[in-house]
Amino acid sequence: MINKYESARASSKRVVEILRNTDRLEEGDGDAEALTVTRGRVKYDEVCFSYPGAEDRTLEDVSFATDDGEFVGIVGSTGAGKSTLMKLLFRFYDADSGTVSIDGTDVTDVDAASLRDRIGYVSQDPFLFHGTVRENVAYATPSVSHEEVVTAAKRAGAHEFVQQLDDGYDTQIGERGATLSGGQRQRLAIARAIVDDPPILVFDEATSHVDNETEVEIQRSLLSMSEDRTVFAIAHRLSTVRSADRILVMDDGRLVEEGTHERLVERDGTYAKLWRIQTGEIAATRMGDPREVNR
Ligand SMILES: Nc1ncnc2c1ncn2[C@@H]1O[C@H](COP(=O)(O)OP(=O)(O)OP(=O)(O)O)[C@@H](O)[C@H]1O
Repeated sequence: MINKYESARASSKRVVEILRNTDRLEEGDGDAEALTVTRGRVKYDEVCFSYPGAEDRTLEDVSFATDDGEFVGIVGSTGAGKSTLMKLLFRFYDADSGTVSIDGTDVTDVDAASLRDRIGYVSQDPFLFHGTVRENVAYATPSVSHEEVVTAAKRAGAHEFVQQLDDGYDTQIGERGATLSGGQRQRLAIARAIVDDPPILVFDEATSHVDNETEVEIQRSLLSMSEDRTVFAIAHRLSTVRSADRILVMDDGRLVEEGTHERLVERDGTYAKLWRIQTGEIAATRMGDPREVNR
């Protein structure tokens, strides 16, 4: 009973935090306009942020600006602030100081619902429910046609394996997608996130092990996604963002380096060190470079 009480207490604290947070962010939203994304340029300007009640800063003076429709990788050790950085883009929280803007519009000036509507999100552990593949891809946008579901699945690299399932898009995938592998679940989640063609996509890579083939498939689908939208990929495996236009390297809440893979390796700083560690660890299983696979 004591254990249950402790666990319920922790859960209720989190629920209350979310409820309070929603109240806070909806204030001032009354006349807020819907977000219009034209070029998908995202800018963080001297952003500082601490979680409510926390003593330490989680983000410290973060500034960067992306160009039209870039593929942006976000890397760094665990707890560096990668996910928090993206939470501010969705306005799950607002910055304590500094601004986050999309195409020049401060995100705090737009309606939070429209923001989440225009930014697709793929979480580390995407939620799939007991239903068909089609229902799972279309569930946030039930009005989409079968063709749109298939197009999204193709772009997400899911179409091939879906076709091989017994009933294709009508296959029941079990509770939480139990009949699928982790990589297949993530690709279906990517399809779901892009089915209504959001101009910005945030992808949070699964930390659990995925096999090499799946890893390369996900890299390829991210590259394909970024052809006509801005993609942010929070990566735990650096190979996932090796081809990114820009890699943001976070360390202890700060943006410590920024550049392409080649530039960052040349620079021989934090990223180069992480890269050496990972390639050393993964050398035996060969790192996948999606550009080579695409050739
Ligand atoms: N809701 C929260 N309330 C308080 N602190 C939090 C909350 N979420 C995250 N943190 C803290 O903020 C810091 C940054 O966390 P964040 O999840 O952004 O890191 P991350 O780089 O994404 O890590 P990971 O690679 O493990 O996902 C950590 O110290 C974490 O404990």
